[in-house]
Amino acid sequence: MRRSGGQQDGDERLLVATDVRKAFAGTVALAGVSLRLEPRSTVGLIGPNGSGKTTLINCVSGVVRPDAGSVRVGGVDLAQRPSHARAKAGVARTFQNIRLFRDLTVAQNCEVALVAQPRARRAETLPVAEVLELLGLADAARERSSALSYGAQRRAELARAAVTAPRFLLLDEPAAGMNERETEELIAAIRALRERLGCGVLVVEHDLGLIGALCDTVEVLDAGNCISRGTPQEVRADPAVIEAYIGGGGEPDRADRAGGTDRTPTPGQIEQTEEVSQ
Ligand SMILES: Nc1ncnc2c1ncn2[C@@H]1O[C@H](COP(=O)(O)OP(=O)(O)OP(=O)(O)O)[C@@H](O)[C@H]1O
Repeated sequence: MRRSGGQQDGDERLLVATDVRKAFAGTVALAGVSLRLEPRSTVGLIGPNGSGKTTLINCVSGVVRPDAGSVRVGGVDLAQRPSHARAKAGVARTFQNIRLFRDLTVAQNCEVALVAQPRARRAETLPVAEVLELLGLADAARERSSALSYGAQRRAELARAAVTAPRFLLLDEPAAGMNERETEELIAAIRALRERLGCGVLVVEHDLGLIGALCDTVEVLDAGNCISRGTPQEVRADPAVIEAYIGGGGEPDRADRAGGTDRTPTPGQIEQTEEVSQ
């Protein structure tokens, strides 16, 4: 079947998640969420703390098996297949927390990722030096990753995912803890990668400046449901989104659950950060 985006469902560069559901011991994390990731497009995933964003990225990347629903790449359902089946299909991800090998150099971290690639995809990988150049890390190639600045470590994580030449790049809060300058460098790095790889990018982020600057479409989750979908401008004007943020962002117990710092922005911040990025 031909879709509006021009990609066919059998296309190996198209990822379609449909009606994904997941509960943890009675807590419904995802109540049936769908999304579509096309080549060269960037989809943003936002929502209050605990709304299901990380669970969705985990279900798409194979870290968590959904209770129901499908995750199709090239028309093949990978939902119940292990992580390495996703890797074979070209799905790569980064995590909220930095997971570099601290005692290895930046280049060695990338090489480890290449060795871990399934045999079927090894011919498609990118040269480490090219990726490090693209991400502004050429001079850091031989440095131990623990010696890098925080922003550079986060870009090194991106490099480690990028050398596998993913068709789908999933980023879980890539700008977490970054200052404004580091975030700007990250936005430029993600754009450069998207251009070089022609991949689809899914980004979970509380920084709505980054979302507005990078994303073609944004999905908004609240309590495991998609409550809005559209361009960054459309979702920011959607009353359902404003209500979700007023209801969720201001609740102290939600801030506590998120570890003490509630990074969920208020509707005013959505307005402000997106205006800055335009
Ligand atoms: N492994 C787990 N065990 C039990 N409950 C979980 C687990 N993972 C997630 N949950 C619960 O599922 C719901 C969704 O969590 P999730 O981490 O996906 O939200 P999120 O939108 O990514 O939140 P945040 O913005 O704070 O990272 C929350 O109620 C959370 O407590």
